[in-house]
Amino acid sequence: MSTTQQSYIAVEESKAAAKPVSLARLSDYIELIKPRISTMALISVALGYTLASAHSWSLLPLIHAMLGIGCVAVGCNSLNQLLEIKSDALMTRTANRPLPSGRISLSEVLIFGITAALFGIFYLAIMVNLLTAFLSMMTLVLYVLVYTPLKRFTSLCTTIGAIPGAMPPILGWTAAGGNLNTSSFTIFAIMFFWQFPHFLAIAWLYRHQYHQAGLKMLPAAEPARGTIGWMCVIYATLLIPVSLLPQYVSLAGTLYSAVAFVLGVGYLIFSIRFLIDESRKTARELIWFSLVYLPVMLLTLTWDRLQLFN
Ligand code: HEM
Ligand SMILES: CC(C)=CCC/C(C)=C/CC/C(C)=C/COP(=O)(O)OP(=O)(O)O
Repeated sequence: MSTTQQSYIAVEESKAAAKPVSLARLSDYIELIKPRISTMALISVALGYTLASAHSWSLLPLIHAMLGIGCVAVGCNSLNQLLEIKSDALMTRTANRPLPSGRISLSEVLIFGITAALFGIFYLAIMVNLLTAFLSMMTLVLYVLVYTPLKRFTSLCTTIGAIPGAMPPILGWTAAGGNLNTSSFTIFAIMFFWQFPHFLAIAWLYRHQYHQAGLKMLPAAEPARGTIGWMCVIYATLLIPVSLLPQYVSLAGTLYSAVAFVLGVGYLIFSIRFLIDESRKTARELIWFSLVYLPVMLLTLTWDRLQLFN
């Protein structure tokens, strides 16, 4: 373990030691479920639900959907961390997670993750609908059983990972009774393309840690300068026309298209900056913009959809 890793872990351990036991345990469980990604996923679920039910929106079915999908997401993230104990222990970014640092046991996480996932799937089947339960199960399978193990073998894992990653708004959509049609496919496609610059910039930023942990998130351990930048530029460019599709399938109007276009150009500019000046600063800025893009795009899409109905 490097000196940086050791000092990082020492700081985190002293922070943890300062907390009462029950609070420390709660915060370990919160860390286990990747709270920020899960929150963004649940926001996407709620917006997908609202998009499909603009004319007949009601709160209780949404709460059932969020509860069931939330439990599956908790299962996904816990089981993902369970499968990655060894590689997480080798990366500064993840070494202090509750499993590699030994604060929660393997068997505890196994039982917690499987229970949460199964409960979520059955809850969705009973309280929401079978399609949402089935798609949530497929999301879990792709994320935990396909993407996670593939990270050790090929950088194609990220293309596979982008499938479960694009599912949250679709799960919300089907939970509201929406069919798998061109509208839901359009939202899936936007989420799918959005992820490439997001995770490529992250994978580039942490490339040495990933390499040290034996994870193949990039096509090469040290890609030739500009390779990842070019990939970001290509996907950000493709995202622009894809993000304009909702108006063509009558899912949204011109307000959405205008905002999506501006966001798309912004994402492309941040990608070009990363291509021209490949640095930690420009990578971080691209990641930051990706996290602005997603909620703003989905909120505007939903808002515009609601306007079409009123
Ligand atoms: C293949 C797909 C994806 C990969 C490989 C990926 C990977 C990551 C990683 C490694 C981080 C941590 C960055 C850091 O520590 O600096 C991160 C951050 C984040 N990701 Fe993604 N992500 C993907 C898809 C998604 C999706 C679909 C969402 C939303 C639904 C999302 C939302 C977020 C958020 C909100 C953060 C910032 C919060 C945090 O650092 O925990 N990501 N992503
Ligand atoms: C049912 C449901 C809504 C599930 C959640 C779907 C979802 C938002 C998946 C995220 C996609 C993804 C590949 C994240 C990175 O994981 P990683 O393992 O590469 O990240 P890490 O290195 O931080 O562990």
